[in-house]
Order: sequence, then C-alpha cells, then structure tokens
Amino acid sequence: MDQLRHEEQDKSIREARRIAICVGKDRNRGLGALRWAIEKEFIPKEGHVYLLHVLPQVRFVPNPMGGQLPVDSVSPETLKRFKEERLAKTMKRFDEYIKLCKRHKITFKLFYPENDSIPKKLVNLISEHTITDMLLEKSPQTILSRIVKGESISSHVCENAPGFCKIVVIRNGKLYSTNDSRGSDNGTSFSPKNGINSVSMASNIGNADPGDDNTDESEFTTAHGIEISSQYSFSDSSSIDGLSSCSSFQGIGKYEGELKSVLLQGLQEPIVSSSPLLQCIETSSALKFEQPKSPLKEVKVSKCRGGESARNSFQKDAEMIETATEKSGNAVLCETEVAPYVLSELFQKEFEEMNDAQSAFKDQEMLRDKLDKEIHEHIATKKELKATRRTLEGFVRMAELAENQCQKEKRNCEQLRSELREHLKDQQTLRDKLEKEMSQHIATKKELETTRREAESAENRYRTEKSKCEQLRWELEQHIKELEREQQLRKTAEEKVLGDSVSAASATSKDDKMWWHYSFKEIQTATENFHERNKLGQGRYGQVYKGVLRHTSVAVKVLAEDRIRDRQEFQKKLEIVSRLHHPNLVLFLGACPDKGCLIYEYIANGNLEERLYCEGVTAPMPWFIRFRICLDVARALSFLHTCPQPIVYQELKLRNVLLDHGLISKITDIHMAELIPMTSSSGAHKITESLFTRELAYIDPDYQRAGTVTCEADVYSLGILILQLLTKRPPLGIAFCMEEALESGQLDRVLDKSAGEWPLEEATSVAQLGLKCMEPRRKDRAKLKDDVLPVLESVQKYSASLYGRQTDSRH
Ligand SMILES: Nc1ncnc2c1ncn2[C@@H]1O[C@H](COP(=O)(O)OP(=O)(O)OP(=O)(O)O)[C@@H](O)[C@H]1O
Repeated sequence: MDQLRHEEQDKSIREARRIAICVGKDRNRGLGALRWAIEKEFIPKEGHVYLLHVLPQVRFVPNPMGGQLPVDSVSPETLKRFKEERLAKTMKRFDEYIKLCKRHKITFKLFYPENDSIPKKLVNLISEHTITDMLLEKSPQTILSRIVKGESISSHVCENAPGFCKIVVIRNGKLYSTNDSRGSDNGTSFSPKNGINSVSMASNIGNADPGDDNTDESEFTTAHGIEISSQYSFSDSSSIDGLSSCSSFQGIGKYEGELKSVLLQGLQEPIVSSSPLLQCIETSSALKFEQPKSPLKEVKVSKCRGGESARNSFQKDAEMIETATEKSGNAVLCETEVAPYVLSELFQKEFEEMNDAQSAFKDQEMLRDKLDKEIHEHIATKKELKATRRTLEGFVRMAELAENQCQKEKRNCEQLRSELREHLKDQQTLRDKLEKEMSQHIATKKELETTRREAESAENRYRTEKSKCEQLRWELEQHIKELEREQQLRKTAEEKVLGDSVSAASATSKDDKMWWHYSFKEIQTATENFHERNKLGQGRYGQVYKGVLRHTSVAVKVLAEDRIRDRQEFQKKLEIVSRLHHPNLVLFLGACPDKGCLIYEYIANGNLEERLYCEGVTAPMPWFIRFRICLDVARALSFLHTCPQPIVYQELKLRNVLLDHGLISKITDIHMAELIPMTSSSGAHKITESLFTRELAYIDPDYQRAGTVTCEADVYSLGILILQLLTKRPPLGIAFCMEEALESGQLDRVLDKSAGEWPLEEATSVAQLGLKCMEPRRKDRAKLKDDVLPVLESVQKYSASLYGRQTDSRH
C-alpha cells in the first residue's frame, strides 16, 4: 500500500515537470544534453529549464606566485575578489546554454550552489526543487575513461535520485542511459512529443528507435556497467539478459555460448589468475566485480577492480588476452568453421578493438605514469604545503603573540609617553623658571659687578686722595714750622710797617733801604748767567729766572729797560714794597736796580693758573684748597688795602698768584701795585699806565666810566678769580654763566668736577660772593672786610672741620 501511495505521489509530481540540465565543469559538458533535450523536444516548446552547476567549496585561493593559500589564511577582501572572479567564470559557463535557450524561447533559471560533493548536491537539488527530469552529459568515451573509472556523477545521481525524478544521461549527443527502469517498473514514463516517445526509458529501451545506429545500442549496453563491460558483457549471462531485448545484440545472444567457449579455450590456462577481467571472462558466476542489482544500473568498476592493482592486472590481462588470442587462433578458425560468417566477423572486430585498446592502453599507461608522477609531485607539494601551512600557522601564532606583545608594549608606550609629556611639561616650567631666575641672577651679577667696579674705582680714588692728602699733610707740616717762623717775623715787620708807614715813605728819600742790594755779577752767578734752563717764565715786564743767592732760592725778575723810566719813582716803590710783609705776599728780598733786577723769594709750586689747569701733569686741586686760596688772596688784598697808604694791587689774576709747597698762595709782582696817594679823599687814584697793558677781563668795568682806580678794582678781580677757581672757566663771560647756574639752581653743572664733591651750600655762598665782587658799580660790590672775608672764613672753617688744620694757612 505504501509503495502504491509513493508511486501515486511520484506520479503527481511528475505531472508538473521541472527539467534540470546539469552544467558540467567542462564548459560544454551539459550543452549536449540541452541540445538533445531541445532536439528531442524533451523540453517542451517555450518551456522552462533549470541550469545547475555545482561549484566546489572554496578551500584554497591561488596566489600570484602560482601557489595556493588556505582560505582561512587570506584576507576577506582577497577571498571576496576570488569568489567574484570565479562567479564571473561560472557565468561564462552558462553563456552557450542561455543563448541556446533564448534561441528556442526556453526560459531558464540558473543555480550554482557550492558543495564539495557534486553528485550529492545534485541529488539534494532534486529534492529541494522537486526536479522531475534531470539531464546529465557524460564525457566522451575514451580508453582512459574505460580503464580509470570511479563512481561517476551520473551513476551516483541515478542511484540516489528520488523516485519521482527521471535521470537522463547523454553521451556523445545521444541518449546514454536513464533510470527509467524504476519508472518502468512502476509503469512511470514520460512521453516526449517527438521520436523519443518510442524509446522506453527502462525495460523498453530495447525498443529504441530502429533508425538509431549501434551507438545507441552501445549506450544501452554500457548502461549496464562500464565501457569494458560493454565489450565483454556477453560473458555475463545476467547482463546479456538485461540486454537481450536490444535488437542489435540479439545476434550476439545467439552465439554467446560459442564465443564464450572460443575465448575460454584460448584463455583456459594462462588466464587462471586473480585478474578480475579474466575472472569476469572465465565465468559469469565467478565475476569478481559486483554484479549490478538492476540490469540498468552501472557497475562500479572502481569497486570491482580495486584501483591501481586492478589497472596493473588489467594490463597483464590485455597482454595475456593478446597471447591467448594468438594461441586460440586455430580455435577461432575452428569456431569459424562451426560458426557462421557473422561470428567470425564479430570476433575479428573484437580483436581489432583489442589491439586498438592495447595501443591506446599503452598511451594511457604513459599518460598514467605521467599522471602518477604528477600525483607524486602533487602529494609532495601537498606535504610541503602542509608543512608550510604548519609553519605559517606557527608564524600566525607567533604573529598573534607578537601582536599581543606589541599591544602591551603600545599601551606601556602610551603610558610612558603621557608620563614623559607630563615630565617634559614640568621640565619646561622648571626651565622657564630657571631661565627667569638665571636672567635675574645675571642682571644682579651685572649690577654687582658694576657696583664692585664702582666701589673699586671709588676705593682707588679714595686711596689716591688719601695718599695725596697725606702727602699734602706732610708737606704742610713741613712748612707750617717755617711759616710760623716767617709769620712771626712778618708780624713784627707788619707792625713796624703799620706803625711807621709815613716814616717808611720818607725813608726812601733818605736812602734808608729795607732791601738788599745785589750786584749784577752776583745775580749772574746765581742764575748761571741767566741760563735758559733756569728761566721760570716770561711776563709783560720781563723774564724771570730761578737762582740761589746767599744760600737762598730766589726768583730773579729782570725788568725790561723801558719799564724803568722813572728810576726815582721805581726806587721809591721798591722801598715801600720791601716793607710789605704778609704770608700771602711773595717776599721781596732785594734788587739790582741798575740792571732792573728784582729778587723775590722762590715759590716752588708755580702759579695758580698752571695748577688750576693741571699743567705739567699735576693733580687737580681739591675744592677745599680752592676755598683756602680765595681766602688767602682776599687776606693779601685786605692787607694791601688797609695799609696806611692803601695799595691797589691791580694785577690780580691766576698767573700772579703763586703756590708754595703747602699750596699756600702768595701774590707776586707787588712792585707793580699802585700806591694810592694819602691825599686822595675818595680813595680814587688816576692811573697813568695804559689800560691795554693789563688783561682786559680782570679790569674793573667802572674804571672806564670813572677813569680812576680804587681798591674795589681789586675786589672785582678777586670776584673773577673766585669764579674761575669754582668753575675752571676763562674769565670772559664767567659772571653770566654763574648767574644762570645759580638762577636755575644748577650750580653743580658749572662747578669744576675735578675738584671733587663740592659742598653745594658752601660753593653757592662762594659763587654768590664772587658775583657780588663783580658788581659793575663799585659801591654795589662786596666789601673785603665786611662781606668777603667773613664768607670765606666761614667756608674755611667748614673745610677745616672736614680736613683739619692744613686747610688754614694761618696755622
Ligand atoms: N717768586 C717767584 N717764584 C717762583 N716763580 C716765579 C716767581 N715770580 C715769578 N715766577 C714765575 O715767573 C713767571 C713770570 O712771571 P711774571 O710775573 O714776570 O709774568 P706774569 O706774571 O706771568 O705775567 P705778567 O707779566 O702779566 O704779570 C710766572 O708765571 C711765575 O711762574
């Protein structure tokens, strides 16, 4: 009942036909099946067909070097690319099929699933898509295909296809086999519209189109097994049974017994072997290969022949057959006598085929050797590939380990990098800070260096000044004693002069000389006959020489002849001058009136102008010395002005103030002074001497207006001298310059810097005093006793408080 139900189901399935053409690996393998199906109208007009092509699973991917790489060792992109290329090739396979279908207006559907087992997949497809008719095309029959034959795709599909599916195998463009025996057993068969409907696909196969040639018969013959069996199947009674319906083999059936006996006679002895073929020939019941269960099922040659050994034995068999054939020649002939002509022809044909097979076999053997060699090489390559794969896997593992390590190292590096960044940041901050501190330090160092240099310079200056001061102090102390002694003497003389000035005036007339009379010869000897090296200077009135007279250093002034016009007057002046003794007046010692030679004490430190301008590389005079000189000169003038017969010096200027060892100043050229007549009530005296013989800058401006000279003229000159000592400037314009400085409060700007740090207050007082002395109008000028001396003495006290008694010449 079940079987009946199944049959019913299959029948219903088959009514809705689904035809599939298997497209082989070889491009046209299957195209023949399609052509055959179209030609035989197996596919109805404007019908539909499935085109199936099973692709193997992708296990390896070829690399550019010609090798192959395992699919899991290539990148997904490479795999994808490979699959795309393969698909394109697959599509090309379908080109001819599609064209053919289109030409015959057959619709189609393409299937190209992947599977390593093509036959299994085809069987699956039948079930999955309920395919009722599947057409396969076998490769053309060759000797190799006859000999080396495993289970073919078609045989597998035939065996395993579901009952509802008809498997049609085409070979060489002709029907090769079908599984229709099952269908026929069940009474199932399809009915093609043309020609082929007369072909019974199973047991009715023997009723094939009588017009078909022997090839068709051969197809059905080989349908029982393999090519070899087609040639020798007549020895198998069951096969023959299966083929007995084949008209073309009816004749063969008739003579099977004879043929068998002939063959057996020839092969009797040498064919006693384990060769499957010979066994096959020897006896039908003793056939080593598997007898097909169904006459339409293919015999699995690979099973019956046992692979390689079977092929080897087959070669032996062929040779033995050849021998047997030769041996059995008589027997055949004998049989020929017995058998009709047909048997002889058939036998001959068989032998020819055997010879062909033998030569083909040899070719195939060579090919096989070649193939074996290639197989060995392939195996070796495979082994190498395996080894390479293992190595690669090892490498991959190592790479993975290395990658892990790298990742780890990378993380460590990242951490280190961030730490380093932080560290660098700190370093940068620290560096900036250090650079800042460094720049500050350098600046401080520079300042310190400058300060140190200034301190050293100040210290040097201090030491220099100190040594100078000590020198000056020593010199002063040396002279103080002498001065004190001289002072005592002069004091006495002054008292005498002051007390008896009138008598002194008259004394000149009485030739009561107060000075020594030196002979010219004596003076010549003293001055080495006025040698140039003894010359101290040249004035307007004559030359001055240094000499030693009576163990005393003297200055000999030789007056020009024209300077002594009135000898009597000159003598009178000498008498007066010789009586004037003051610490700040150069002492007049004597004269040689005949020769116009005046003898003065020698003053060692030259004149004030030389010292002020540091001629002869002398040190600049300090400010306190300058203050003292002002006082000395003022005292000397005061002394002259307060004489019983006042004396206007008139010649006050820097060059006429000499400086001794202790820088005590003394005014010289007293002999040039004008004696103011006692009768002059105004104290003014008309001077007969030319104004131009005197230095214009020092001349009292009121002299020009009034035409007379007074003691205030000396005050005016003193004013200039004071300002010169303060500023070390020339006399012309000095008053204007000082006025401006005082008015602008910038006295220090005009004060002589070489004198040291002036006490500004005292300097201002002295400067103001100097200007007061220079008032244009006599009556406006400072008074020596009331104005000049108090200021200068006050300043002197200040200096003395700082530098001791040496600043005071009185001591
Ligand atoms: N007593 C002296 N001791 C040392 N040197 C002296 C003495 N008298 C004069 N001299 C030097 O001789 C130089 C000449 O002096 P002198 O009086 O003849 O001319 P002067 O004063 O320079 O100019 P002037 O003739 O205009 O007054 C002075 O500059 C001075 O240096």
